[in-house]
Amino acid sequence: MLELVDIHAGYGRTEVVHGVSLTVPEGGVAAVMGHNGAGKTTLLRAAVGLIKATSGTILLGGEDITSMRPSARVARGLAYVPQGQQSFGQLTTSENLQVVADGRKRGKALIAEALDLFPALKDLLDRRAGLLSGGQRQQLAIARALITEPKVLILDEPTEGIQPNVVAEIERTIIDLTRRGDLSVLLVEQHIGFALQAAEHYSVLAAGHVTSTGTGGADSADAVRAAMAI
Ligand SMILES: Nc1ncnc2c1ncn2[C@@H]1O[C@H](COP(=O)(O)OP(=O)(O)OP(=O)(O)O)[C@@H](O)[C@H]1O
Repeated sequence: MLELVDIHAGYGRTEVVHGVSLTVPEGGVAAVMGHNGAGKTTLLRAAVGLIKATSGTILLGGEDITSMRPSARVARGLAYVPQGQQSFGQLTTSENLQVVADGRKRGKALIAEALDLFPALKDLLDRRAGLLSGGQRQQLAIARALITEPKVLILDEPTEGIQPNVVAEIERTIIDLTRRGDLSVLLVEQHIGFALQAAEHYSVLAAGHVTSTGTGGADSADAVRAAMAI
């Protein structure tokens, strides 16, 4: 569904991602793990088009989207939830959802579906997003992405910086989402246990290279830990 083929990307003259390939299967989950600075976010930015891949090919549902603007990629079904739970801080939860739903035929229904997935947001509709907790903002950010009816959802460290008691709830929701079967997910995640529980395939990134790949599931934890220790 989403294929990254031999992607090179970076900032200015500094290349950070050195020829990374990975596939997110239709309706499946691929996890990318790796230490801070390994190039995970840079790879995602290149996939979404926020930075230009200097070489390589990006295919979405078989279509070459490598040269497309981010908005064209979003229109084709790519949704990106960056690190940091970003929303419009001055707008309420409800307005943040409405902004994305506006102009969509199923807008109202999509908001209702997103709120069913994250019921905690129902009590926070009138609160400004800037006043939400990190976990609540993360739920709002994922809810907003889902309202775009994505084919592929890209999540950058969805549990980072979130209180431990909310992490489990977010993990559960993401796993529920991935089990729906109609959504492909590219998940960057530092928590090995969660990533392997959610994903069918994993890649470990180190210094911009894929150093290990394998199938998801708890049995792969030792291999991932070994790859991360290098
Ligand atoms: N906007 C930028 N301009 C220049 N260099 C950058 C920029 N963003 C990231 N980098 C550098 O690129 C490298 C890879 O960063 P990246 O954010 O992709 O890593 P990461 O694996 O996502 O790390 P983390 O887990 O900390 O988010 C790092 O050395 C970082 O300093």
